[in-house]
Amino acid sequence: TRSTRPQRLLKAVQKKAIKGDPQSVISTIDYFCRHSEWAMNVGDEKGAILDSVVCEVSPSTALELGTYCGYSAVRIARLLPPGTKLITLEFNPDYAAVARQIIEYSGLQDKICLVEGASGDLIPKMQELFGIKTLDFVFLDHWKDRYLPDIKLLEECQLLRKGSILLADNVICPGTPDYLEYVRNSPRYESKYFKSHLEYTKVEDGLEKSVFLG
Ligand SMILES: O=C(NCCCCCn1ccnc1)c1cc(-c2ccc(F)cc2)cc(O)c1O
Ligand SMILES: [Mg+2]
Repeated sequence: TRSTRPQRLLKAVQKKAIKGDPQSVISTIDYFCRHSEWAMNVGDEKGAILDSVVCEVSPSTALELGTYCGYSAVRIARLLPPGTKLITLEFNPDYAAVARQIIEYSGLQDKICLVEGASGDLIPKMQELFGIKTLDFVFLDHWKDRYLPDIKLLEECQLLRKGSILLADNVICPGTPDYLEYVRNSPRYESKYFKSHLEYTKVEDGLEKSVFLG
């Protein structure tokens, strides 16, 4: 039977990228998605904004919702200070299987903990599962209708502290209107929009950066 898009992306990485070199894995995926087959990685343009926020926050505890093939997990983990880990959550087992291989190929497997499951189930267990108190940084890139319920859950579970940073992908395309309305109007958040484009296209999209005020 025909291979899947994530499997074809993995094959390109194994064929073209340098093993153990995260930047070459990132560049290989971007080249493949721009010239061979589009895929829903955050991409190079929004990825540069993601990089700058990660460097600014320099998080001790970081969570990604929506691993897909592991592209943004590699982008984030390559910038984390030694001894810190990214927890990344993927619901789809086929995506998770490819992501594990791409993460291992990049050599960052010791900095990334990939968990399979539903965010609504995992978030309430994070403190006990990972021995963390609060999250310094959260990258939202999973189902767009889960962004709002999941940050409300993060609040309820006391996983956010004054200064925690949320960075959300696709707030324009596909769009997360209820999430945007909430973080832009809630007195508990200070929000800022970073205008960009949908990965590998000229379509408008952007990232919303929100600071939890406690
Ligand atoms: O749906 C997206 N991501 C979620 C994938 C499933 C997450 C599963 N999961 C993981 C954890 N909990 C649940 C997504 C879509 C697009 C897009 C844009 C335009 C278009 F025409 C088609 C697609 C662009 C993105 O950048 C995206 O991120
Ligand atoms: Mg996305």
